[in-house]
Amino acid sequence: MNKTHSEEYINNQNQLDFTFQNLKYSIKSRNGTQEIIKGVDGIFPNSQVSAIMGSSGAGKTTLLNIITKRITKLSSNELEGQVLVNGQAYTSESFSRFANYVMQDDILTESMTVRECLTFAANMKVKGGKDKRNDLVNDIIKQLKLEKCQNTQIGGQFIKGISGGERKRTSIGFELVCDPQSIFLDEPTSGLDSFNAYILIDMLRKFAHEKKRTVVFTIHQPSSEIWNMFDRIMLMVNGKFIYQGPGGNQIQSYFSQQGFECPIFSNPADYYMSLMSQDKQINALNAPIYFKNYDEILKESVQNQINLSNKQEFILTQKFIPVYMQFYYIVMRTILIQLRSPIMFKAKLGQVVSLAVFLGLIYYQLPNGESDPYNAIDARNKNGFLFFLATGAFMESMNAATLSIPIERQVFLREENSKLYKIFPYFFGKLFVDLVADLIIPIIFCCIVYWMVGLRDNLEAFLFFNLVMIILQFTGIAAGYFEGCLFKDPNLAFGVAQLITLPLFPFSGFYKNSGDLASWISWVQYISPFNYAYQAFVRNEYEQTYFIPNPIDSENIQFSKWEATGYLCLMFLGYLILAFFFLKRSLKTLQ
Ligand SMILES: Nc1ncnc2c1ncn2[C@@H]1O[C@H](COP(=O)(O)OP(=O)(O)OP(=O)(O)O)[C@@H](O)[C@H]1O
Repeated sequence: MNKTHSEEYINNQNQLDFTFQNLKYSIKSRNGTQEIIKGVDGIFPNSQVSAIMGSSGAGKTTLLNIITKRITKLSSNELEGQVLVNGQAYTSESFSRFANYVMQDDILTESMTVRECLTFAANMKVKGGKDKRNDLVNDIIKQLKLEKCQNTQIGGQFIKGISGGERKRTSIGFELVCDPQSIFLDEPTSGLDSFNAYILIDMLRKFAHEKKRTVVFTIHQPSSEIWNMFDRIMLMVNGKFIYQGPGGNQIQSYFSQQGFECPIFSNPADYYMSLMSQDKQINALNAPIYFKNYDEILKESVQNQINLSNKQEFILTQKFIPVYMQFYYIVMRTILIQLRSPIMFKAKLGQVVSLAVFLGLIYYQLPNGESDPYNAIDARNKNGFLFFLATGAFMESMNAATLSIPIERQVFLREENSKLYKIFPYFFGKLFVDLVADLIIPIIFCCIVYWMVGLRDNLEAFLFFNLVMIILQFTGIAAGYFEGCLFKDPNLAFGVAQLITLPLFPFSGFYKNSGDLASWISWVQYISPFNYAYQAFVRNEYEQTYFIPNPIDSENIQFSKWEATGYLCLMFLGYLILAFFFLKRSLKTLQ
């Protein structure tokens, strides 16, 4: 086979027909079972644009969600029937390898530009060189008329970004850029003006016709120009079809034969929508007629089309890139997001430097006991400073990290649902950037504060102090991840983080001597990161000291400095394992 022939063979082999038979879906609640899809059959043929229309609440989105595997069988619902592609059953995992789904909500990373968003999607799903991916991105930008805003950030609550229509088109481009074999879209024209809606549907039509792709979408109020572009129309009322077949004259003659003549010069879409509207009483009376006619006239021909549909085996064209590449692209994107958030980075740096100078001035050159070894106040002041560090450093990094996961949650869920990447590279890619970004901050802090306060004048002690600060900040980040993965609402996650952490303060050994804790509660000190950090700091500072008694004894420090640091590392790992577990558990199917 020469190249052209083999390409043609692959194309023919990859023409996908989606069929569904006797599809029923209902939701169980305390008030009983609500039937939403009522035993429908249908086909979305390849190389065609299929438009699903119907009154509000008819079940259009639900039908799409079932076909795209966003709805699965649960204890709270009943799902029956058969959904096949080229005669074969598929899972949500395999669906993402031959089809993409553009949901109604445009969930995109706010601080990325349009081009960066599309490139990210292409990097994640398109195999081949950078040039090929660049070409695909350029092509999509051109087709979706996004040239003007390609370098503008998406924007959101805090950043002024692209318009609603551009956002919608970017969302569609995000799924189209990997050139899927089929694409499903829930109301792709919502938020677009009539010109841009026309351009978009025209592009989807060319995509279906020229590339032999299956295109399916729900749509509300198409103009007559758009209406004329549909190859196949499916009209839904109350979870059942009242029409399914070609557009143009055929749909018009079908309804006019039943006495529902579309007036000349009116938009057929508006007319048929008016026939389906649930607000009109007459429609409720007509509905049984629609259903009866559908069963008598169209049901059999739909069944025949299903029987004759393409049953050829197909190639899964979209491949997952290796996990290490997923990790790489997640890391690059997270770096980009962090660099675009000056408040997060520069403010943090400014805050750390000013806090270090402030503390340095408050605790300036604390005595080391050489001139007055029995001065308990001097030792107490130093311990107070060490305790402040143990708690402050942990809380500061935990608070920032707690917010970061819930803020990104929707984007993560959308991309995970599209199987753009796996949870493992997402979690560790993001963590890696947060850890590296936080590496420099404690070092700057230590360099200022250590010498200003006048802690032990010894290089090894200084380096160990830095090490504990870094591990402490890392543990704070891991704790923040844990709390952020536990709750989807950032405010709730933040509130609960304080609630869980503050009670651990008294168990650090500073506020109350650990030897004095009542036996029923003393175990809490072993789950307090402040306890381990404080013990490591105190050991490090008073290994060589003039103070009598040595604060290591008076503060009841049980562990060696390396043991305390080791336990802190274990806490870091423990928080991470919990965070990963809860993030995995929080995965849900977006509908
Ligand atoms: N999880 C759910 N729990 C309860 N009711 C649901 C659920 N999902 C869908 N429904 C109900 O099922 C019906 C169909 O919903 P669906 O979103 O599919 O309608 P639609 O035709 O897409 O409507 P619209 O055009 O307004 O988006 C609606 O009455 C909706 O309230």
